[in-house]
Amino acid sequence: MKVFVTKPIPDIGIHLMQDQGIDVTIWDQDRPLMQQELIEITKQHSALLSVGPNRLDANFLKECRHLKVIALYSVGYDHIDVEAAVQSTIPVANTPNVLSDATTDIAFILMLAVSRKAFYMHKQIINGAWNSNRSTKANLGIELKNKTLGILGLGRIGQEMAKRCKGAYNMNILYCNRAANMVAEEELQATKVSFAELLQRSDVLSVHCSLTAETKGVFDLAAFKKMKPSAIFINTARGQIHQEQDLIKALQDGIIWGAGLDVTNPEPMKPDNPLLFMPNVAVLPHIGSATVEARNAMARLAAENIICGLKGERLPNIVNPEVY
Ligand SMILES: NC(=O)C1=CN([C@@H]2O[C@H](COP(=O)(O)OP(=O)(O)OC[C@H]3O[C@@H](n4cnc5c(N)ncnc54)[C@H](O)[C@@H]3O)[C@@H](O)[C@H]2O)C=CC1
Ligand SMILES: O=C(O)C(=O)CO
Repeated sequence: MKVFVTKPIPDIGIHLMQDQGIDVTIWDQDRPLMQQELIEITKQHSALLSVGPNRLDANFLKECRHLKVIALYSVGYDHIDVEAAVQSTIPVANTPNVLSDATTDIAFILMLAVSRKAFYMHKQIINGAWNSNRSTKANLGIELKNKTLGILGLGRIGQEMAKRCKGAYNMNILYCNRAANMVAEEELQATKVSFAELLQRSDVLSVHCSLTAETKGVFDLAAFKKMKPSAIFINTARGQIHQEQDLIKALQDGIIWGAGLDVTNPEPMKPDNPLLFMPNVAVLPHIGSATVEARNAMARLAAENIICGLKGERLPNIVNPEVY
């Protein structure tokens, strides 16, 4: 039983696997793992614990169809061709729930930071531009109390964001989701609306859907033009869900008021990106799940899925149950 781990993860996960007699190889070099190297090394292993951005495409899944299990160190699985994994009969698992609180924290931080221009004002101090004589009308923020929060994708993280915004600011919750979420409707008085209505009515629009062919690029200029000029756009899901040039234009032309991003396209964002210099924008480098608690729990969950897969048992967090 041999597993290849494509980046170091917390020890708790490594020890769990080793305690089961699994031979663990970890890619711990500073440079990224090239696609061909990934294939060649994975061929020498019976399981893959995939951490980070390597694309597990149809070619990879064909070349490595001997794998007994792939455990992703993420809840998002847009970087794996799930259909090809089904064809290769490889069970694939992700890490749901354990990172929802941490990721919601980041969506909430971004919403607050944008609403008060906090990142920009911090930069003003660093740049020596703290001016005590500034106009009382300069750089004013927007308050969130009783405003309307729109959520695209009311799943685990979207629901947590809705709960917090309701509790902290009594925000009115609208959501657009594949299915109705009765828990949110009953407990948070959330209302399901169309995507068009979500755009039109939200004061803060927070994106929590998965990246799919349907959601890719859905926030384009036409979508931003349907939003309120006072609206704040938050994306902690995936950078490809919004079209960056259109977002830049929407902010520059005052089509929307502000934006907070934990995800960009591409990642990393270049340091001269205009979004980094706008007062009403806050950008973070994809740190949604980056807490000790979440990352330990993700390591444990990924390891448990590897152990089950190598024993031929059903994966607890299977994303392609069609393989069974
Ligand atoms: N910034 C970060 O570090 C992190 C980002 N994420 C991202 O957050 C996403 C959501 O995670 P979870 O809440 O755990 O997933 P989830 O599966 O519980 O929720 C996703 C929701 O999106 C909805 N959805 C999918 N397509 C849709 C569409 N076309 N229209 C409307 N709704 C749609 C689904 O019905 C589901 O309710 C992940 O897929 C991942 O991309 C997750 C964790 C950390
Ligand atoms: O889990 C995910 O999908 C992330 O983006 C980061 O952990």
